[in-house]
Amino acid sequence: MEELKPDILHEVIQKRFAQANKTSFGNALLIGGSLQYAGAILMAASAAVSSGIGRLTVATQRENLTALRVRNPEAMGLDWSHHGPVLDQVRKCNVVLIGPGMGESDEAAELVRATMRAMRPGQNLVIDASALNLIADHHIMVPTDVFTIATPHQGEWAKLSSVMIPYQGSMELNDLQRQNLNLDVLVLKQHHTVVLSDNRQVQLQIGGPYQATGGMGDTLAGMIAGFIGQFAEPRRATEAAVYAHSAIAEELAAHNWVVQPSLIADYLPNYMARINTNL
Ligand SMILES: NC(=O)C1=CN([C@@H]2O[C@H](COP(=O)(O)OP(=O)(O)OC[C@H]3O[C@@H](n4cnc5c(N)ncnc54)[C@H](O)[C@@H]3O)[C@@H](O)[C@H]2O)[C@@H](O)CC1
Ligand SMILES: Nc1ncnc2c1ncn2[C@@H]1O[C@H](COP(=O)(O)OP(=O)(O)O)[C@@H](O)[C@H]1O
Ligand SMILES: [Mg+2]
Repeated sequence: MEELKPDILHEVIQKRFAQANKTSFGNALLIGGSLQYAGAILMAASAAVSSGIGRLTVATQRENLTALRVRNPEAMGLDWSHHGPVLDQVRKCNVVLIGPGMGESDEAAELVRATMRAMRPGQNLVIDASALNLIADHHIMVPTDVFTIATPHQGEWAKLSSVMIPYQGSMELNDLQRQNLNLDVLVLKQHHTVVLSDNRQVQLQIGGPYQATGGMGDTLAGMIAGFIGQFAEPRRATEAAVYAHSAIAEELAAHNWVVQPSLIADYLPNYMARINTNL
């Protein structure tokens, strides 16, 4: 399979134009974070802010909003139990990330279903973690007219696609199920993650076990949303986020036994400035 190379960063991360304002760099909505898994959506939010998204709103369980404001005052917050304002925001933004730490309650399933229904052509949808399991368990249809990116680990992909882990080495099988599930891009996370889309299959050759820690995927999901929100072409933006996430982890691993996912978000603006500059 073709290797995902660092060229992708130079292609995607483009210098900002001088007259730009926050509306020039996307409007993202992240949905997730039950009481038990609040950290997942907070890590995704940090990653999206650090990536440079123009505007960010987080819809989460009410109790998590104070923590969100402390960790990322840049983000706006919504109580996810009020579907009206959340779905209004779904319609306004150009990228939605749903799933990190969402949990698998019936209320969470209902919000996934309502979000899918509210989305319109031209918008982008990143589906991660609990939302993938909810789609599988509740037979929720992924919209066909929205650009969708799914980011399962191997366990989540086995459940969603019925391609069991020993068979996931077959890209033919994975890609067939990607298409059957209406996914435009599949980011199948593992050691040497693969990214599958129409007529293109690439594999990451960097990264390592210093990334095997809770929250690493939540951070990647926030970066993907942040990159898609602000850079052209969602497929290339996804690939660039996948590359940058592990490249930063590899740099940090030179001096850290384990790479804390939050540290990747903190390091991201510095890393991006070394790819391109806004000066
Ligand atoms: N600080 C937080 O709030 C965190 C919240 N998280 C969230 O917690 C929710 C549940 O995550 P859990 O980690 O409990 O369970 P998961 O739903 O991620 O599933 C874990 C199970 O999947 C199987 N599996 C197979 N291949 C795997 C692979 N390559 N990587 C991981 N698991 C594999 C294993 O049997 C494992 O028991 C998710 O919504 C997730 O986003 C986690 O991201 C960890 C950190
Ligand atoms: N041994 C490893 N080598 C390279 N990358 C890894 C390794 N272990 C985990 N990762 C990466 O860490 C992330 C884990 O994602 P995920 O399982 O969704 O974590 P979480 O849900 O806890 O945030 C993925 O990007 C995966 O590729
Ligand atoms: Mg995950």
